[in-house]
Amino acid sequence: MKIKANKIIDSIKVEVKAKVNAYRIKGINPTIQTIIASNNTAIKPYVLSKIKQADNLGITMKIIELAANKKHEACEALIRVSNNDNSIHGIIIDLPVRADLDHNRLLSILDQKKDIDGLNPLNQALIQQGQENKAICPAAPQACIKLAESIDWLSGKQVVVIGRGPTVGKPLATMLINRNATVTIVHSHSKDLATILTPARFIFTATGQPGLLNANNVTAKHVIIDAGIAYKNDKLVGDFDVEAANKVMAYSSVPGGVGSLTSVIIFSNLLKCMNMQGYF
Ligand SMILES: NC(=O)C1=CN([C@@H]2O[C@H](COP(=O)(O)OP(=O)(O)OC[C@H]3O[C@@H](n4cnc5c(N)ncnc54)[C@H](OP(=O)(O)O)[C@@H]3O)[C@@H](O)[C@H]2O)C=CC1
Ligand SMILES: Nc1nc(=O)c2c([nH]1)NC[C@@H]1CN(c3ccc(C(=O)N[C@@H](CCC(=O)O)C(=O)O)cc3)C=[N+]21
Repeated sequence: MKIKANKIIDSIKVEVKAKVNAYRIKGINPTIQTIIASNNTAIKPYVLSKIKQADNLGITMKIIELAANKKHEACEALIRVSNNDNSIHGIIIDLPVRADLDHNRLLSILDQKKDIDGLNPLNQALIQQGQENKAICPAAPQACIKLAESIDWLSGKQVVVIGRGPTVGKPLATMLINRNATVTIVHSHSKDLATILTPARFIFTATGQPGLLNANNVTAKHVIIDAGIAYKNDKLVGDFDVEAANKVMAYSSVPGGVGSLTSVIIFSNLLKCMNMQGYF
């Protein structure tokens, strides 16, 4: 069974649209600054999707790209300008950034109150402490959790997270612990994936390795939440080989799953950030 993201997306959009309209009536124009300093192909569908959704929701999306010849300091300067610009309410740095830039340093100088993807160390620490209500939580892990919870509750369940990257795997694992799941984290050094996966109810995967999950390592008891993004023969694909779709209990598709939900959750995060900045 393919997990449906549409209803969840639509209900978030209705809520966001109403709040954005209320701000616009007051003369406040909710605005996001996207900073691109990357040459990774996974950025493209995200940028396109955010532009389309922002337009649909009445949110202004500004995009600035760090020129190829500019160095780390220039990227920091872009962030500081947006931090200090009162007409910008949310900032997102699309990851991964270029290999010569220090992404941890860039995320750490983001104004926490404008950190709409919740990747600043202060937001991460609040999540680590189990204080998600005080934090902005990263959009993609939130999307993964919403899709999983549309199938079954997480508390007490064995779950495996494949990938320990900064945007999905690592924050997601912590957010799953906060929901009382029993979490196993798998990465590129892990051995015997099939054996690790056997006892799991949910498998969350975020590696960008197409086919990593396939007919040889999934079972009829598994619910698969696929956040992976890659291109195979010019087609957008996740980590799960959909040829094995009939072997599992449920799976989220790529496209049409985690990504599509992520690109609306970022806007509900924007509204939470605006509240923190004193906009009501
Ligand atoms: N759908 C969405 O909304 C979003 C999708 N993404 C996508 O999710 C993926 C993960 O992004 P991000 O969190 O930034 O992580 P990274 O892309 O930085 O890291 C990938 C992770 O996958 C692990 N990995 C790679 N190969 C294997 C393997 N064969 N077996 C097990 N683990 C493996 C790596 O292990 P190690 O640490 O050992 O190197 C690493 O932890 C990417 O494809 C990205 O494009 C990201 C954000 C949102
Ligand atoms: N700080 C940061 N946060 C992220 O969440 C983040 C990031 N950086 N860098 C890039 C990856 C990738 N990512 C996607 C989000 C939505 C879609 C998406 O909307 N996909 C649609 C449409 C895809 C299409 O058909 O083009 C779908 O899956 O249905 C894709 C990819 C977020 N990422």
